[in-house]
Amino acid sequence: MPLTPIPLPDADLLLDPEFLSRLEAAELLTELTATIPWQHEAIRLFGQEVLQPRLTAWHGDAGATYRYSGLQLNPQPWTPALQKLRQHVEAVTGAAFNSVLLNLYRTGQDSMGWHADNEPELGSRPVIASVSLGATRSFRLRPRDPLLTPHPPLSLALTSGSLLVMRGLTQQAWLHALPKTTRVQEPRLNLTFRLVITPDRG
Ligand SMILES: O=C(O)CCC(=O)C(=O)O
Ligand SMILES: [Fe+2]
Repeated sequence: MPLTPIPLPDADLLLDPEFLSRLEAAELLTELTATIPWQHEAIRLFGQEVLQPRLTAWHGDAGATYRYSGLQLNPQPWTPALQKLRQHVEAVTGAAFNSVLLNLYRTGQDSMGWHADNEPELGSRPVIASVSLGATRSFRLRPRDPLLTPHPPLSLALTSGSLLVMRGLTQQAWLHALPKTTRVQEPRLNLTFRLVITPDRG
């Protein structure tokens, strides 16, 4: 199936629910769950160190560094499975990516809070390609400023093998989240391909 636009003001969203077949998605979920060196990172929340409600990993080109808590961190190298998926995602989106953030939501109790992917390293109008594997979860979107972007919040059911592309003004005008749910016990793995722009230090 092709990528199909989801019409929304001040956003540019495209969805292909069948980017991967059910079988390809299930096999990739098994492989990545077993082979990725998953981290359980702490974050500071209201002055307290707490563990993130999910497991994460960051892979990419050696130069695609990102800043985190004052540190400049190098991504883990591409694995063959991630490299192959990157090429597939680049072919259907026509965009280039040099890194991928992986999130493993072990059960419906794992989640991600409201945010935009608006780190300076991503530039002002990043293209972010999000592949989902495993359990279907609700991906929520809401305008950052409902006066500037008068539209109700919405929910997209991201199924196994789906590809969601966010580009244009999406990260400027909208926030997104993956809320907890008691209805899901199975894991979901999400990969967001990104292009990190590293400043020239000549
Ligand atoms: O799991 C998802 O679908 C969203 C992940 C996300 O927003 C992120 O990694 O920035
Ligand atoms: Fe995000």
